[in-house]
Amino acid sequence: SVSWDNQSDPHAAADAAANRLRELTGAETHDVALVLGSGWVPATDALGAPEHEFPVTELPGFPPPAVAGHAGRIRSYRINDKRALVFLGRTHYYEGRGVAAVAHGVRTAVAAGCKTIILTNGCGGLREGMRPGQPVLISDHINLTATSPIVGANFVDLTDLYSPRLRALCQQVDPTLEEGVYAQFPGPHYETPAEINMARTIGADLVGMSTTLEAIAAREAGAEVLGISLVTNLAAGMTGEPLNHEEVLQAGRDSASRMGSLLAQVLDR
Ligand SMILES: Nc1nc2[nH]c(I)nc2c(=O)[nH]1
Repeated sequence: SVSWDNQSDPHAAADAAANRLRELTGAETHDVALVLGSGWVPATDALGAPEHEFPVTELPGFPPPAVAGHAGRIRSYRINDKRALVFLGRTHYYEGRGVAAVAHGVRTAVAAGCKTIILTNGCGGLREGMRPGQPVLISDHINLTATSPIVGANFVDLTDLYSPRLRALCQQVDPTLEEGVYAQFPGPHYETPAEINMARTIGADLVGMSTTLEAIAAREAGAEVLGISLVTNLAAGMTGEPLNHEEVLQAGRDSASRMGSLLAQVLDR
């Protein structure tokens, strides 16, 4: 059986999950995958009704939920001639389940046929002028987790990891979209103001606790990657106020409709 700490053979684990997905959806292939981060779930209203929805634990290799009954969910949508695989929730590195568990969703999507992986997240904004509720296209990332989903002498190139083609497409859809460099901290604690100053100094515009490891796994698997961050709070030390998770979620809800129309148009291209 495939245990969730599928470090042993992550690609076999992804194939097993993709085969079960085919059984559950009757779809031989999915074309594009979307991973929804904090605050993004309301954006799926713009995608219409999913054809299938089930807990991720229906597929092998996904860990049991951290909180009972709060398992992540998977939806399969038909969007014109394409099938989209949407993950509501993800495994975060800070759960301590290992990096293979973090990359399992993306690897499963590619094993199911997805050529494009869209990674969304909620994040802190570091750049002057950024405001809660603002979406930002990820132009590049800084992986501060000190780890990789790749094991062994596989020197994967990460140039243009965040697809210039898909970023340009998003900016056609919404010309007001800005771009930024996203830094992943291990978490689960937020950054100190000093760490935010460090992140800004090394070139980060956005800080979060997801996305970079998933993006590396997607590139290793040959998929085209798009990353979109939703600034849900200004990073620590920028406002002098403590960070409050509730404001984070509210900011996401407020901008969900704008995010939904962007995603619906990108998924349909
Ligand atoms: N590391 C980090 N992750 C986050 N996720 C969200 I939502 N806001 C933040 C933040 O300010 N810092």
